[in-house]
Amino acid sequence: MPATLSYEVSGPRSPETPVVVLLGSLGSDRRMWDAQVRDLRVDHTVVAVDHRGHGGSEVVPGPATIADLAGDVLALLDSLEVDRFHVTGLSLGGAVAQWLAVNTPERILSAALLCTAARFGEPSGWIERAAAVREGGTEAVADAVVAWWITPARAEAEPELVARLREMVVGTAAEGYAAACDALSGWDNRADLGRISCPTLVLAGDEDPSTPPDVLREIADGIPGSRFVTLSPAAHVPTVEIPDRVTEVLREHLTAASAPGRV
Ligand SMILES: O=C(O)CCC(=O)CC(=O)O
Repeated sequence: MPATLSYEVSGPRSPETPVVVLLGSLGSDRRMWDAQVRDLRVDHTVVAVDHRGHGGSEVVPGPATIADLAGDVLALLDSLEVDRFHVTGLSLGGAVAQWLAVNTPERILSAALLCTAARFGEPSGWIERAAAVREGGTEAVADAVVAWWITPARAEAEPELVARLREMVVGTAAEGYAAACDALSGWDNRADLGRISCPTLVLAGDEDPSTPPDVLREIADGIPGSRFVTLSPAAHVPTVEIPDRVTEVLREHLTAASAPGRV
């Protein structure tokens, strides 16, 4: 049973307007895409989504899988009568985007995979983090998580940005966060990367401690014809750290993916 997701649709809605779906990271909500929405909504229908248990979306108790999260997104898009779409996902959202590109290729116009992984390290780390959050809430991990999201230099220069991001993590329901950790613990897409056939952008942050550039390089090497870009200076969430540069690269990707004869 899909969860009911909180989302925002921006920009024109017409049969000719391409739809871009934005899926965020563990412990975030759709505000992490605010800068990209502001730009892309000029000529795209932008659907920014909160994963289950995140932002304003329904919390579903118990472990989830990436397939569950992808099923939520597909149910939402069905309800909005969106058939084909460009998907952009960061980290957890990038795993969901990979799942969609592998399993529903007929619906995916292109994929942008930001600061994500085909496998997020050893499952035990995620299982431990899920337990810590079920016990102590998202407050227990908030400082560590935000320290991975933006570079130390930026965090020092902009404490109010750190505070805003921390508020996003703490605002995530403990069970929602833990269930998403469970989903990450079971995620291993390495064998299926070669099944992704849509135009794909793979984007890394040069100072990302969670999913460093070599992790993204593995994804790009596995997806035929994908484009690999490393942005600098950027940690795990460049959509807020260097928003204009991310938007520029996304725009280039969407334009190339929509070129005549491409889709
Ligand atoms: O919090 C971390 O260790 C990074 C989390 C991660 O890689 C998954 C995500 O940000 O969605």
